[in-house]
Amino acid sequence: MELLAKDMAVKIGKKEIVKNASVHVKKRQFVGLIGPNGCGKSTLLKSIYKSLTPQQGTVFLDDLDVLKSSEKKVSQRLGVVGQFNEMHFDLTVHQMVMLGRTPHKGMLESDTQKDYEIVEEALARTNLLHYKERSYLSLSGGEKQRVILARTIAQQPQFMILDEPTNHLDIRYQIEILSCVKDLNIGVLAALHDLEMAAHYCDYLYAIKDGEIHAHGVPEEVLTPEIIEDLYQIKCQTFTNPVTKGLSFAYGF
Ligand SMILES: Nc1ncnc2c1ncn2[C@@H]1O[C@H](COP(=O)(O)OP(=O)(O)OP(=O)(O)O)[C@@H](O)[C@H]1O
Repeated sequence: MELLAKDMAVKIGKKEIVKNASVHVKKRQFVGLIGPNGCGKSTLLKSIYKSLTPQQGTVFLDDLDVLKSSEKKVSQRLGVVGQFNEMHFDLTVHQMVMLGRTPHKGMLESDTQKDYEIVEEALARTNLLHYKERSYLSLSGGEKQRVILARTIAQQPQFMILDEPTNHLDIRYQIEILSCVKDLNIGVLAALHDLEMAAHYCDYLYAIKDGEIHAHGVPEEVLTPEIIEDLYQIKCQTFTNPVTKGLSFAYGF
């Protein structure tokens, strides 16, 4: 499934937060959004997944006009892992992940054996089988993050949007979560802060600065010292990571 968000513009109050940004995620691509705090990554993502109404722009998931389609129709195809996962009422981890099945059910339709199997698999993929009966509210930030990902996997979307999915996660879980998302082998658009992770997992990157697409291309084209210095106002050198053999970065002021 392809995502094409075209000419997106979002204004909050008098401030233009996203300015004429277009993003294309081809079939099964893992595409990253990078850029400094406050540059507009979350706002762009929210305008794509309908949590915010853009002033301008269109979003298509293949031939589905996302901004004009019902919540249910969109969530049958699109899964979202947002940045803040707070809830005011408590559920077990199993109940939380089962909520991922909701878009595929009619009103009052009960959970089937198939739903249970899908939830079990989502819990296994995110290493949460031992947490099934735990209360969601009692979990750490990183554990909650994994439950939200499991819920989104149980939704069986054909496309996933993630806003800083590795927030709160230690290095091992950052790798596990991004590998898990990559293994789903579906189209992904993710805002990422860690440039080394972005270089490793993304097929293509969009760099955002002041609400605009500042650069885009494969990681080697975007993650150059010049572009990184320009985006983050720091000094940067790139090198080959001796452990991963991938692109790595040294920063300074
Ligand atoms: N509801 C709002 N009212 C006013 N300003 C807002 C609102 N939502 C976002 N902004 C502003 O829009 C700008 C972009 O915010 P956004 O959350 O999209 O950035 P981001 O790139 O995702 O940042 P981060 O990396 O810190 O998560 C920020 O200056 C933020 O303060």
